[in-house]
Parts: sequence; C-alpha cells; structure tokens
Amino acid sequence: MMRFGGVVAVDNLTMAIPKGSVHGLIGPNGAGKTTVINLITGMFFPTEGTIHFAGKRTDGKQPHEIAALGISRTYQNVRLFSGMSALEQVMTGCYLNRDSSLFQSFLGMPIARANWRRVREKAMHLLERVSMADRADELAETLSYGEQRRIEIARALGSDPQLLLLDEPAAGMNQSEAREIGKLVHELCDAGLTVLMVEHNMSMVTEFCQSCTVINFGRLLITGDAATCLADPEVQAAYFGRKKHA
Ligand SMILES: Nc1ncnc2c1ncn2[C@@H]1O[C@H](COP(=O)(O)OP(=O)(O)OP(=O)(O)O)[C@@H](O)[C@H]1O
Repeated sequence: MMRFGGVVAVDNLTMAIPKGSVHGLIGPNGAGKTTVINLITGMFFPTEGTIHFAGKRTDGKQPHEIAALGISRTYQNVRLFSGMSALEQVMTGCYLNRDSSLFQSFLGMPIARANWRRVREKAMHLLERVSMADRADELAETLSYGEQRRIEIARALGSDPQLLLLDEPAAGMNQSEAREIGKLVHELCDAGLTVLMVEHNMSMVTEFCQSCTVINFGRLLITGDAATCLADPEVQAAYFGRKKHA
C-alpha cells in the first residue's frame, strides 16, 4: 500500500504479465498508475506491505538495485540530459554492469577505455533498435518529441531489462507518431522484452496491449483483454462517471 496523507494511492495490486507481451495499466487521472511505477522501481517505498517481481522481493531496494534485477523505466515527461548527444544519453543507461571504476576512468586506464568502447558499441546498437542510429551525434534538445521518446526508450534498454515500464510513452503525440511508438514497443516484445505501459490513449491500448489492468483509487477494477476491460460498466463509470449499460 502507498498512502500520501489521507490518500491511498495504491492498494493491494497484483499484475500477471506474460513474458514477451505488452500489458496496459490504465485508469482515470489520479488512479495511481505512476505511483505503481514509482513503487516498482524503488522511487517510493510502500507505506505498508511488500512488492515482489518474478519471485523476488523488491521493496526497500534502491532504484539501481531494482534495475540490476531487470526492471527499467521511462518517465511521463521526457527526462533527457541537455547538452548531451543522443548516443551519450543512451551510453548513460549502459553503465549498470560496467567493470571499471570511476577512479580507473579518471586515470584513463586501459580497462576503462575498453569498457567505454564496449558501452559505446552497445549504445549504438540500441540506437539502431529504435531507428535512431542516424541521429547519434545530435543533441537531444534538437530532436523532435517522438525522437526524444525513442532515445529515452533506448537508454532504458541499456540496463538489459526483462521488464520495461513505460509511463505514457505516447503523451503529447499525434495518432501516427503514437502508432510508431506502439510498433516499436511491439518489436521489442517480439524480441523477448516484457512491457508494462501506462497509457491514456485508448487506441494504443486496444491496438498494442495484449492484456491490461484497470485501476481506480489505487485498487484493481478489472484485468483481462483490452476490449473486455474497456467495455466493462465499472470501467466506463470510472472514466465517464456513469455505467454504460445503466
Ligand atoms: N508525491 C506525492 N505526494 C502526494 N500525493 C501524491 C504524490 N504522488 C501521487 N500522489 C497522489 O496519489 C494519487 C495517485 O497519483 P498518480 O500520479 O499515481 O496517478 P496517475 O494515475 O498516474 O494519474 P495521471 O493519469 O493523472 O498521471 C493522486 O491522488 C495523487 O495526487
């Protein structure tokens, strides 16, 4: 459970996400979706209870420890570093399993240089995966919003996650840009990644999520395939303040 003062933001939630699939986490504004991501990634510690991922307890762990367990994320608002190229942004995400220390890097030791080359190669490969290799040297702030989102996804892939949490990846995009992101997410899942996607864009949910979970006031409303969930009278009531079939 996560409580902020008198507000229970998340309460007793379990999600079963088949490996290699995209699972949507949806619900009206303030339902608790971002809080779920913050709890899973160690940005928040739960007020009560425990959190488990793939049989391991994750609550109480620091974000970098959770990343090492195979969970990575992107943010609701793109968070890239200004003054860094697309390639450098992605390189920052690839240092989790580095085998040279900061001290060795400062001294320019061979192990640090070899490590830097490996990280650079990996980041280039990730840029190719998100179709951004040709923009590797561009500063992030000169890229379009959709391109920045791709860079953020590539950076999140740098820690070799099993589970990627995307917080509104299509926010601020038109429908065709959103579909391009949806297709990219699908390709990543085809390659074995599992994705939990918070999304308000219902076309994205119906087209790209194999299953979804709907929450309201931090609690589970329904889980299942997107069409069934969205047609559910409780879900309709949560979104529109009425029961569809009432
Ligand atoms: N750091 C915080 N401090 C206090 N209250 C918070 C904090 N973060 C979230 N909340 C509250 O917890 C509840 C859930 O918020 P959360 O941002 O998780 O919802 P959400 O479903 O992601 O909403 P949206 O779709 O608008 O992004 C809301 O009532 C919110 O005001």
